[in-house]
Amino acid sequence: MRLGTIGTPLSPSATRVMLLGSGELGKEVIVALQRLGCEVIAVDRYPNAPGMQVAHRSHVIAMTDSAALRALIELERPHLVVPEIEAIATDMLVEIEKQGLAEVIPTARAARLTMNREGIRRLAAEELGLPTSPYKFADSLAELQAAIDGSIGYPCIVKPVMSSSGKGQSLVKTAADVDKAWNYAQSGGRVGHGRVIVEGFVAFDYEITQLTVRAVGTSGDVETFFCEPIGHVQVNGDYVESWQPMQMSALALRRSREIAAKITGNLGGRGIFGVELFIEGDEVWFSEVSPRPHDTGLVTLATQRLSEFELHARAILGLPVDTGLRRPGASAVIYGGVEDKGIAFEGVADALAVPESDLRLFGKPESFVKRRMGVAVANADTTDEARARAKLAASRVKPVRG
Ligand SMILES: Nc1ncnc2c1ncn2[C@@H]1O[C@H](COP(=O)(O)OP(=O)(O)OP(=O)(O)O)[C@@H](O)[C@H]1O
Ligand SMILES: NCC(=O)N[C@@H]1O[C@H](COP(=O)([O-])[O-])[C@@H](O)[C@H]1O
Ligand SMILES: [Mg+2]
Repeated sequence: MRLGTIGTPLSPSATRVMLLGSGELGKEVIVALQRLGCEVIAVDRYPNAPGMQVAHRSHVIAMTDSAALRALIELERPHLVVPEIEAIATDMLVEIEKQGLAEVIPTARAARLTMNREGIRRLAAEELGLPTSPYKFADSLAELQAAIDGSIGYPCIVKPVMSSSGKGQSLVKTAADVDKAWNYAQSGGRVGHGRVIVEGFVAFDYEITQLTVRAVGTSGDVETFFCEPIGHVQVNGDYVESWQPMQMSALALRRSREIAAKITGNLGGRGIFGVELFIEGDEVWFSEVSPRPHDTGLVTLATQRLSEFELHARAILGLPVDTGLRRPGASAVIYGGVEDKGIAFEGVADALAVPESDLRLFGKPESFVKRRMGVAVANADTTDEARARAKLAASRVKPVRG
């Protein structure tokens, strides 16, 4: 593959891109890649995942199975392998990259380090010296209790080292909550694994995602580009609302971008990163980073000329990016509400009657009460008004049994 050149899909010249994980975020990346003329192969753990519905081909495999992952990459021979979730056999990605079988986005090392909270936290705090919450790792209930008693204290947050979207995460307020938090972390991780991280609770004023793009710039080398900061609200560790731009002090923004440049510069490669930061006054803490589009960045479907998904597609293909904001906007999540396969969404027309609104219904084959099934986005003159519009549009969509 030559950067800046794209072939014809389904022909020997094709630029082949394989997505590992094909949920709502991958679906938008795939649409962006398809528009630029790539051949796209979608992979996930279950059939008819959102991204599979818009790709050239798809495969269902356990992406944590090294042998299965390697066999698929040897079969499809993608030029680019694009992780879309954390839970992947990342050691195999390191091997695949080393052997030159495919280029891993942004790098195999970035995928390996961010798969596990321990890898990325130790890099950020211990190697790069970035400010983070106090933290400890524990492999048993006794170790967890000792970590809290020894240095972390109450309140604190317990998370499986391998999980996302708040799965298995709990806030521990007193000694009475520790047992429950340990057990919940054991059942909630995406990959069966006993280890947890316990973090001191940061009483932040607000939190942001600093979308950061590493893409080929006018110099011909990879340069760092920043989007306007995204504010968001999380409930039980899962994002429910986001908006852009987030108003913040010049100093807090500068510090946020310094942290973002440091961590993404270390991880390297090309692509978009979602750098999660906590802010109190002008103080900024690094929380974590996704070396891929971020769920809170769904708002960019409405706010930027190039959404975070289009930016990712361009960056990985070696094409120029434009991170500019077009108009303030917001997003609001639509949860499943019901447990069933093949559900229907009522109220779509009412939702889209909200001024400057739009919807994404992801097409997930099965709904759970707290599964993210869609999102509403909206624009307005101010983010406050956009938030009200996005929430109103989301609230008008009623998932019902099919
Ligand atoms: N140490 C902390 N102090 C205060 N709040 C926290 C802390 N850690 C996590 N949170 C809250 O929980 C949210 C989710 O945490 P985190 O990002 O670590 O989880 P996650 O499962 O990786 O989520 P995702 O994959 O969606 O990013 C944070 O955005 C923040 O609102
Ligand atoms: N915070 C990470 C995140 O939002 N990831 C997004 O959720 C999908 C899994 O959804 P599911 O659990 O409903 O299958 C992933 O594939 C990705 O698109
Ligand atoms: Mg997070």
